[in-house]
Amino acid sequence: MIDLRSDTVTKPTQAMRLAGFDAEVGDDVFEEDPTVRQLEERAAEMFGKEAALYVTSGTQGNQAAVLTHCNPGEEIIMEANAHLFLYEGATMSALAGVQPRTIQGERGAMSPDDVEAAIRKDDIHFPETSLICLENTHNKAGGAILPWDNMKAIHEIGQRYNIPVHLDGARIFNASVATGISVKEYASLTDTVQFCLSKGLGAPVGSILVGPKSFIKRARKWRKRLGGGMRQAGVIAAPGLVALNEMVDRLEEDHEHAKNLAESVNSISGLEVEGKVETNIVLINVKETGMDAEAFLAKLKEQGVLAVPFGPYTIRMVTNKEVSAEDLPEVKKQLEKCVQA
Ligand SMILES: Cc1ncc(COP(=O)(O)O)c(CN[C@H](C(=O)O)[C@H](C)O)c1O
Repeated sequence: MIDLRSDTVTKPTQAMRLAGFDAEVGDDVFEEDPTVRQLEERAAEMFGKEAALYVTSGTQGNQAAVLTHCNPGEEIIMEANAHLFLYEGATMSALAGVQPRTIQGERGAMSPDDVEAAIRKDDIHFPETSLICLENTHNKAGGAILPWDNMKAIHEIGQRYNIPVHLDGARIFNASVATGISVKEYASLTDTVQFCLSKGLGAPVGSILVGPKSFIKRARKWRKRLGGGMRQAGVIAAPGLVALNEMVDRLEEDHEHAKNLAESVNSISGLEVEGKVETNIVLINVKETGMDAEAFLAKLKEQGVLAVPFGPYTIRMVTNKEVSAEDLPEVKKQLEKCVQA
């Protein structure tokens, strides 16, 4: 099987497995696991933030951030197709008691004017706006990179209204490798960032939440309330350190593969790439084939290629380290066979 469903399918390298095997460990609820400490310190330093918290997933990192930033009855501004809104089980409402205020963006980028207009005035009828969420790269927009000026303008609005900005940076390293802007520079335009070790970087588990020391201290307690207090987690944090130290630059290869894949798709009549391919995600419209996304994917799976539905006639392919350059001609061949069938 050639698995293009997501970059979440990446498997740990031998170096990661050995690092986990040899990891020095301790009880991380007592903050005594030296490897988790090392990973958190490395992440905080890379992002130029005071502190960091190792969490079990991107969702846990995002939700711990919401629970720490916000109070029940408040409102959060986010893009209409944000992962926080589409794919996190309405946890912000279920657990934090906050409501999302979604704004339709352009390739995932909200207009700063729309963001400012959405900020609630002081009125007995209104919830208070307590957080602005960004997502870079933007998953639903096809791995789109938020423009620097867009993030800068929204951050300035947040500062002017004293509203923090949280970045869902699950794939922020993809944005950084594609633009040459460091994650530290990106993080300077946000108050807190969640980023994934377990996607393109290839770690088996986890994400990291970075932010001010006082914030991370409170987020650590929210993680505990969510059942995320871990014991000898050095065993899984050590692979995360390897991911951070060794697996960032190779993301360029995933981006090259995605561009190569997009060219192949556009050469097949009946298929069309949706939007631009800037990082590791390729959205493909299959409507011309006469099949919907589910039917097309079922046929593709029979032929040994996996992808996911991303709309009635859209499929998503995500290049990742488990898919080599040698796999790409085979993907093209199987796509052609699907169209001709
Ligand atoms: C932008 C963003 N933020 C957060 C998350 C959540 O990360 P996890 O909870 O899966 O670790 C994801 C995962 N995205 C997954 C994928 O793309 O296959 C699925 C959709 O949940 C994400 O894409």
